[in-house]
Amino acid sequence: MAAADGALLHVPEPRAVAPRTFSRPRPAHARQPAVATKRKSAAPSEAPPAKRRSEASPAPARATAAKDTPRAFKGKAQTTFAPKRSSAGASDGSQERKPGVKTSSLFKNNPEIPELHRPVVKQVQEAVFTSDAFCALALHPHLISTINTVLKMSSMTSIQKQSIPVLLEGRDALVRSQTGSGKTLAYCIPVVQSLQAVKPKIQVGEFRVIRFPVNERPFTWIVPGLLMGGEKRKSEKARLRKGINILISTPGRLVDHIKSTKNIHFGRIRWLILDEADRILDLGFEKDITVILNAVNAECQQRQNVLLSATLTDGVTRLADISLHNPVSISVLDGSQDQTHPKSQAVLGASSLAASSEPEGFAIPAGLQQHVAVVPSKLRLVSLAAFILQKCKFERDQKMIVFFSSCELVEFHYRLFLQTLLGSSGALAPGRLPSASTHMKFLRLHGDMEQEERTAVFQEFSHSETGVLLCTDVAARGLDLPQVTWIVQYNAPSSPAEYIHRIGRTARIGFQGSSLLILAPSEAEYVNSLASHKINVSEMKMDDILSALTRDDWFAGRRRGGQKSRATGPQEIRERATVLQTVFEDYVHSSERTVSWAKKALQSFVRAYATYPRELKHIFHVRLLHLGHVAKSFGLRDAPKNLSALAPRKKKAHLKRPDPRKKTPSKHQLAELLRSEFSSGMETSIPKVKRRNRRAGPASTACAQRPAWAAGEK
Ligand SMILES: Nc1ncnc2c1ncn2[C@@H]1O[C@H](COP(=O)(O)OP(=O)(O)OP(=O)(O)O)[C@@H](O)[C@H]1O
Repeated sequence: MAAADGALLHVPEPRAVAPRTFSRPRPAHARQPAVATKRKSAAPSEAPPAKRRSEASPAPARATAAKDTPRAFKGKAQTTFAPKRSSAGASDGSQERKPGVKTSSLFKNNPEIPELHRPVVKQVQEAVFTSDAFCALALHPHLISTINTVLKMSSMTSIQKQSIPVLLEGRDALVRSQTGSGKTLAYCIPVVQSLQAVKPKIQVGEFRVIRFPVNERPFTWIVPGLLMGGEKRKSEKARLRKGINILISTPGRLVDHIKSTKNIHFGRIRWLILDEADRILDLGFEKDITVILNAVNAECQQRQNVLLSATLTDGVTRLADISLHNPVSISVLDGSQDQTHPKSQAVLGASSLAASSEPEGFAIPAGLQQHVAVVPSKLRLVSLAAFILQKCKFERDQKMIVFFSSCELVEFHYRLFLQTLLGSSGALAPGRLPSASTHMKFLRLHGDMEQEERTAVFQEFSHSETGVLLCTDVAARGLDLPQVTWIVQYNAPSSPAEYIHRIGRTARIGFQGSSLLILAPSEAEYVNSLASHKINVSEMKMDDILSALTRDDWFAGRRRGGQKSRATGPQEIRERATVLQTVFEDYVHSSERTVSWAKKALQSFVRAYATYPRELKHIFHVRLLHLGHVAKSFGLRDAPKNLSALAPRKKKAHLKRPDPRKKTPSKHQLAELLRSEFSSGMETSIPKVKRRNRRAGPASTACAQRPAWAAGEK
């Protein structure tokens, strides 16, 4: 077989270090000057008061009485009232509650919501468009007319204007520009231009590659191809054998073919493109990239190499060192292009250029409004639901993506919302909220889904004008989903770079968009971590989110005797939130199966929580969680006592404080699980992890398995 002309690899990024400058909440009489001291006395702000501690949380609580005062409704005792009974999944006998009995103490014993003393930072911004037309470039007229008439694009974006001429000159490049700024065409146009110019014309079957997003292709001899798992290796091999000119592949799948497809050859490769380059390191693809580079280098030295990402990190610059030859660093930020680095200086050149392209922070699309809401754990689920109802039911034309930290969390919330907010069939189902029946569509996307299903969901959400997509970080990078108006991060990302990629699914290519990050009180310090990367978020109050529930009287609480509550203001909001929480709890407790789902989702949440990187552990640590409160956000009335027993393949270590000097096995395993979302699809990730661990012995860590270049060893 002949050579591949390009490979697009989707990868992860290393995590950023977050400095701590956050002011924690404190009683007015006890202001404390030093952050560290403050934190000590205040943390964990999610911990319960002493009297409730033993019933729910395995972690020792350290909260003071002052911390337990609810912020939003303080000073008012909660009125007992009867939430309207939902018939969503009839409650089992043991859970039956009498009318008039308070069913959920959502607003009691919550930690105080801290004031956010976030530093206001000047965000890094880039101009998306230029006034220069594509026809100003020396491109084949058919290519220009396809761009203009089929893709309906006339002027170049800034990154295209800078990159295309450099790539047409034949140079290697490290390309960085903000999310949704048109990086894909920045390399696709030069690739097509160079392939169409090959003389004599390349024959079908001569090279190998993927599909370009046009229907009326002018250069029919350029045949693209895709390798990404989810398909039988045999049919992929057959496709490769027939010949493709542009190969788009995930790293894992390509490595699999390198190892198993004997007659795969790279001798005629002209381009090697690593898109989303900064994803390689976190998802553990560095070994795969090393295998690919070795395989390609062994057969082909003369080719163009391009690395692209919205966020450049140290790992990427090291990757640039080994994969780029005398590269040009292209960044919209400074507009500079340094073309003066000889090969001998490539390491220094690439690193210093990358660093200078991102001197102070990540670039944020100008049309993006970012928000943060600090919500106590017990109120997270109702707050998320209220926000979704507000945007996607009560307002028009909103399209939302909600990010969760695991596949199980996505599945749980998807089913819960389908059954309670929508009714699973989409028709009027008993127990769903009548208010929410129309104009709402829920979809979900995560790595445990079959590739075919993922593609179908992607297509459906792409073509929808409205809807809510619940997903993991599998959708955080590279996906170009049009007209998304809101990004919600229900679980905080593991790094500022991941934050940038998630919010980058909206406000693309000059459009407007908004994002909301939901944090627990104990996590509020995360806004400082974001600020240190020049990311500005403005606060959205939880009360304002919950006030959406006043827009529909279905949520109105009822007094004893069935009379509608006449509460107003904060009390009304509180009662309505309790009604909604009761709907969720009734559904979750409607059968053993649903209780088990909720428990598994909670367990998955805790497991994912234990995998935040070391530099964020002071903010996101399992010890800071109050499991009883967190359980409420899964519709569970109490914290499961046997949480660890639900996790046969995990050890209790996940609930223990990890040794800060060691990488925890859970982190490694999570990396492998995430990695599986991008892997060849031919192996199951968990046995693979086990096999690797066995081989590597007890000292094995993700770090230990890294090649020297990835770990920073030169
Ligand atoms: N010159 C242009 N004029 C109008 N639209 C464009 C232009 N170039 C690209 N686009 C469109 O902009 C959108 C975003 O482009 P693309 O996905 O390449 O961005 P990106 O920079 O790779 O984003 P990310 O970093 O998030 O992967 C796409 O829908 C693409 O079709």
